[in-house]
Amino acid sequence: MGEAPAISVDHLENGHSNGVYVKSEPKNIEISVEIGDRTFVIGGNHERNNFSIGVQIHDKNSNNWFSPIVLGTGPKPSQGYSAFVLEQGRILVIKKGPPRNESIWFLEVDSPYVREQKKLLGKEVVAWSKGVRGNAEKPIVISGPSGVGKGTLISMLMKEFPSMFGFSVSHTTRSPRSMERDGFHYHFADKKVMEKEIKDGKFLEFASVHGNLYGTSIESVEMVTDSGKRCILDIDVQGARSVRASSLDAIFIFVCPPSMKELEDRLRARGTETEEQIQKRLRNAEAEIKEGISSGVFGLILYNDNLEECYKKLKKLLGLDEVTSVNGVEIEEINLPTEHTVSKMEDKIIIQETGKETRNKIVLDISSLNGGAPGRTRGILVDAIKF
Ligand SMILES: Nc1ncnc2c1ncn2[C@@H]1O[C@H](COP(=O)(O)OP(=O)(O)OP(=O)(O)O)[C@@H](O)[C@H]1O
Ligand SMILES: Nc1nc2c(ncn2[C@@H]2O[C@H](COP(=O)(O)O)[C@@H](O)[C@H]2O)c(=O)[nH]1
Repeated sequence: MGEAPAISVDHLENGHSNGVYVKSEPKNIEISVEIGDRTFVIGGNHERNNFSIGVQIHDKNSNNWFSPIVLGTGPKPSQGYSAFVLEQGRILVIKKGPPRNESIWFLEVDSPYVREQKKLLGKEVVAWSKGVRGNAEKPIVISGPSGVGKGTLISMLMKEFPSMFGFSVSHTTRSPRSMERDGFHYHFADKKVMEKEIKDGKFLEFASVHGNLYGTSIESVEMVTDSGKRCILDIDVQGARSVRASSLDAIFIFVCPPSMKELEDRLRARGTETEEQIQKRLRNAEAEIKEGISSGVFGLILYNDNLEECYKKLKKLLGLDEVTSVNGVEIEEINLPTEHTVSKMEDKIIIQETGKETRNKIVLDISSLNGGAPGRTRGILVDAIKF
């Protein structure tokens, strides 16, 4: 990573130190960051809602203020923020105060993702991602035609390795089946509500599948990865294509049936769809299999003929054939000091505690950042230096 562009953090009111600006009224705390001809005001009176702080942009050339579309979930209003401009159109925002594991955020103002969204939406866009320490293992995307056995294979994996894998619970507008529980098998959603959430940037991917809307919310994936587990997504081929184009660095597995006849038998034996729905799913299966095999989206193809054999192969692909049990590993909490100054030295952000008889420092190594909005920016390495 090279040098960061010039940064200017305005000190709009009282109190500043080395790039940190804090207003006295907790409700009005904001930080202002200049990049080129633009000033980004983060937080303050422009709070988006109680769940995530707002962003305003001032354009110096036109002397206009405007509110961009803010994608993703950002930090909650806090006692103050520090900011640093990084490469690739990202602002590192450090939130003061608790909770400690939600201190590091990235506001993308000109990243490849934001540029793509600007083009798509025809409006000014910024996007939040949460900073996460270290790198969890890559999520696993499993696709394949309806009835091929994806859910069965995933259940077997989760049963054998409960502390290692977590399932990303999708949203869908289809009706629940008799045995399905809301929040466990799916988040059963109202179409209008789901469409609004998609528009608000809360989904990693979505697609119309067999006549209903399905989608993976960023929160569903992050709930799994934040718990230290490897995330499994059971999504259709269109969704897999979108994930491939997103910032989520995943592995992609496509499951094929031994024959169309066997697929039909399995769908019928499951007994969860009407005859009309079975016919629709079988028609779609032909195109899905073609695309699954030839699109280049999937790096791994599995044939699910004999279930036990297929499960063994899946475990082998995931490097699990020898593993019998795995314990989840807790990541130690980051203890960022509330009163601090921030400076940058090459690929290191140095957070220096102030206000006490202490010179404790936290060093964030950002040389291996990956991922990004919408979702999480990973690869932050943290070192605490105590004096
Ligand atoms: N190898 C197999 N041989 C025989 N039956 C199987 C095999 N794998 C799965 N099945 C059965 O096929 C049916 C469909 O499996 P499953 O529900 O896991 O499919 P799916 O791919 O998750 O479908 P959908 O995409 O509709 O959710 C189930 O009744 C399951 O028990
Ligand atoms: N693009 C997405 N596809 C999804 C998601 N969740 C499930 N699916 C796929 O839908 C079909 C049908 O599922 P069913 O439960 O109605 O049988 C299946 O192929 C799933 O893989 C999602 O979030 N996004």
